[in-house]
Amino acid sequence: MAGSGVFAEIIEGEVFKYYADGEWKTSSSGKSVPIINPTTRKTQYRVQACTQEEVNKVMELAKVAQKSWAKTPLWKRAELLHKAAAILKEHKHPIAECLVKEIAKPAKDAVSEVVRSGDLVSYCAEEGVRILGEGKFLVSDSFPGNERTKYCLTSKIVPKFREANIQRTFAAWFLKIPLGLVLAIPPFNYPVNLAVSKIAPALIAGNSLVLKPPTQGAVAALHMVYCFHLAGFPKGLISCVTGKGSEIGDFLTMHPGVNCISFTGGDTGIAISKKAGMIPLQMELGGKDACIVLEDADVDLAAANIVKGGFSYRQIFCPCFTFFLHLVNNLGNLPHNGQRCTAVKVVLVMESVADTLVEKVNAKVAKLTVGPPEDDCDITPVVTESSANFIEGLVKDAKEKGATFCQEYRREGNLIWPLLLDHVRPDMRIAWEEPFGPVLPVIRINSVEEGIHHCNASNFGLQGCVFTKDINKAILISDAMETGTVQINSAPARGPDHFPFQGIKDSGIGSQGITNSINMMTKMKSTVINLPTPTYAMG
Ligand SMILES: NC(=O)C1=CN([C@@H]2O[C@H](COP(=O)(O)OP(=O)(O)OC[C@H]3O[C@@H](n4cnc5c(N)ncnc54)[C@H](OP(=O)(O)O)[C@@H]3O)[C@@H](O)[C@H]2O)C=CC1
Ligand SMILES: O=C(O)[C@H](O)COP(=O)(O)O
Repeated sequence: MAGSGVFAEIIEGEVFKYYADGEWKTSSSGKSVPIINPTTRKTQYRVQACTQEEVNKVMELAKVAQKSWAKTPLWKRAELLHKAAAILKEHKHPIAECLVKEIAKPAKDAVSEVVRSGDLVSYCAEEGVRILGEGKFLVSDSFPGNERTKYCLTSKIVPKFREANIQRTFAAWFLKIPLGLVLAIPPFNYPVNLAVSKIAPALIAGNSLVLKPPTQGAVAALHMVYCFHLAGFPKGLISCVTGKGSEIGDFLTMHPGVNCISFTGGDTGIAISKKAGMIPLQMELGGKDACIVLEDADVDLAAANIVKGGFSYRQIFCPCFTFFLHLVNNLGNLPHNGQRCTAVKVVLVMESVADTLVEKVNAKVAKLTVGPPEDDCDITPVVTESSANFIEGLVKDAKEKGATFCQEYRREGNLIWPLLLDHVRPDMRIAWEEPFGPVLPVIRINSVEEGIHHCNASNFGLQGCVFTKDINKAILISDAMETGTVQINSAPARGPDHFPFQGIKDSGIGSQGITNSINMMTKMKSTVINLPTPTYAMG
């Protein structure tokens, strides 16, 4: 049960505490925020509604803690991250239980999210040690008009040497410097994984970190933070403040103490980017990932990936094929219901193969299980009633405008049965808006150009995919699609977590992925050695 056993310290009465100065605290606001179980639609948990004063205090402490952390050897930072990763994995079940209750993530996928997060933290520790320990050496005479009178050393951070004397020898060249305080705001659909994907790179690079978890998912995130607490990170270095984004969000994102914002979510990110000051922003926002299916595609493969990418994939393939897909994509888990920014959100299929594709997709949709996350169903309730209402609005609009319903539209509470809409036209909202739910539109196209045009006319540009046996065509289409990533013959996906992950247009700023996040959370600083006379080796 959440907040019990080793986690007992993080709850008082019925309300989960927030984390500041290495301690678990009750807010002086006296207020709490309810977390509604999407399945029962009843209050499952409560978290503190932190005040602005509490945020100020957390920022102040984070500033102090960061100064000493920046002086902590890289190997030691990595060691603590490895420890946190191990603790996180050890407690995967209680954390997964929170994910089931808060966001209705199917039980197995919830466990996978926690394990994947532990792996991400460990990989980040390894990668940090590798990339932050290396540097570059420039000489001045490679640029016109200069003699060799200057050496420029640019490296990333403390070299990976345990011996104190070696650290001191290199002390002058700690040049890829931390930014300071990183504010991390993840979304509800991966409250643990998309939190650690910000926490781990921030910490390995020498920053302090303040986490504002999504309200739905906050309790899972607090449990995850407790694992970092158990690992023994210095007080104040990591904090977790809870409360509704609509209430404390602006205060956090516009706080003068923040040196970098790493945000994943919807259009809120666009608003934040307009309000934030002159600080680096990492924004991973919405997507309308298109799946283009050409005439020569392996239609079975395309159909399998459309169902996997748009809804879910479990229980619909033979185990070997499912395992194979797992290996190919190296994905630990795929959440349900199309509640992924990387879900297939529109299928653009050549008319000549459309009937076959739709038939195959429908056959697989019919096999999806629908029900509570505790039963590990493929399709579980969407996160909130307002999300379900929004999805229903898109469905009604498509109905009024004449889309073909491949299944009957069915909804009970927040549970929406998977629905494929065929013959969708560009005047329908579903052609452009992301439902973030188990409803998938199919647009029939007569040329590749038409598909590319639809993809590029979107305000989003996260990922896309193309199914064809012709690799040359695939590459041309990939180049023409205005998205951060294109998958050839597979559904869109963020993972594996060390791959670069980025959106263009309204889908984001900057790039995620372990290496990119570490680099993004540091800043270059050069030290130039000025020599009294030009010097050339062997000259
Ligand atoms: N590109 C990507 O990697 C991903 C993108 N997404 C996108 O996220 C959306 C769904 O996730 P969802 O959680 O609903 O997204 P939201 O944008 O609603 O919320 C994301 C986070 O922002 C917080 N927040 C809300 N208001 C503010 C504010 N004014 N200032 C600062 N923070 C605020 C939320 O807190 P609270 O919960 O308290 O409101 C939550 O932690 C979809 O559009 C989806 O495409 C999702 C996952 C990955
Ligand atoms: O939150 C999301 O939707 C993700 O960033 C997508 O991750 P995935 O493709 O690994 O599920």
